[in-house]
Amino acid sequence: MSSAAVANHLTIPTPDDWHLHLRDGDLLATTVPATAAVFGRAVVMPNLVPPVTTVAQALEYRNRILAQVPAGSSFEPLMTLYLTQATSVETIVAAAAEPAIIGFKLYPSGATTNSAAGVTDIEALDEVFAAMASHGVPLLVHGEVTSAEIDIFDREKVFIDRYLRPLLARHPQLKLVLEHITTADAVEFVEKAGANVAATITPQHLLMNRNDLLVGGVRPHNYCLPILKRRDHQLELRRIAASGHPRFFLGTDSAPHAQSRKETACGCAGCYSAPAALPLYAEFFEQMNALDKLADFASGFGADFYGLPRATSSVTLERHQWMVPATVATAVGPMVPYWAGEPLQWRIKQ
Ligand SMILES: NC(=O)N[C@@H](CC(=O)O)C(=O)O
Ligand SMILES: [Zn+2]
Ligand SMILES: [Zn+2]
Repeated sequence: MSSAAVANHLTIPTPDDWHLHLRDGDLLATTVPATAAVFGRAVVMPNLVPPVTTVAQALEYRNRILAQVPAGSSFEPLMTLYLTQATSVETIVAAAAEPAIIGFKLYPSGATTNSAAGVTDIEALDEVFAAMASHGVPLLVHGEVTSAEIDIFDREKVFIDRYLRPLLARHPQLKLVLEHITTADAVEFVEKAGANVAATITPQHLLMNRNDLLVGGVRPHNYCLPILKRRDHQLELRRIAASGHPRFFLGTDSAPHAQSRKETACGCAGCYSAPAALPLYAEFFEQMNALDKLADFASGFGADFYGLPRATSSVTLERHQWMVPATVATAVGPMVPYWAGEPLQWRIKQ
């Protein structure tokens, strides 16, 4: 049924970004205000070089982030620690006692940007996962295998079957977020799992499929990992995100790389979506005729899953067409944001 009047304003509780890369150093002056302009909290990924592996490093990184939060903003970074083969049970216990730290991030070594220090033997970390489960510390997972013989488009599904199902069988209480899901297989896995398993979904995986990466020329700014999949998978992600399922929620995976590192013979993986993040999701929910589902996806389900309070402040979107800028100037050179030069139908009301 089409509604009689088309709403031009949409007010939702202040959203949170449950998967974000802010990087470090001078770039924080760009990335922190971009996210703090709209989001109340964000889960900050630890894949710096060197990675954030200790509580002390995470708290220092958090202070560098807080130093860039604009006056008047109450933006709160939720820090993660980078799981390595050397992570100890003591570090899990220390992180569990530190409220500024929300969980540990598992990168299979070699799977993505800055993952060289990641995990090479998941089973060998079983004591660490047991400690996480018993202390209620969430495990956030980049779910892709890295074996050379596995096709890049199959790497998420194979990771789920080869590692995630066994991991949850060994630790059924482990709180686990499968990050930036890209396949129908991941949707089904999370849907069938228990209340302790959830997933984040990025704007690019809702709005695009691999045609948007490869048809008519290679589009480096649509290249991220896990790579965009075929349309059937995109449609499953769209279905579940618009369905109001409480264990699928917003995580932009905004991942800035300098233009020169994207537009090159071996371009970096990652889409810098922060400058347009919430309008991008609004675009998707409107395409699905499900704008009424945006609030829970963006501002409710993630907080519920992590056991944090929902926001009491709000953000208003207004229907007003605008173009995502072609580039954003930063201290490390220009960046091309995701959806650059393309229109969006909703913008943040100032
Ligand atoms: N998603 C990406 O393509 N890149 C991310 C890493 C990650 O989240 O896998 C990055 O840090 O650039
Ligand atoms: Zn990742
Ligand atoms: Zn990421």
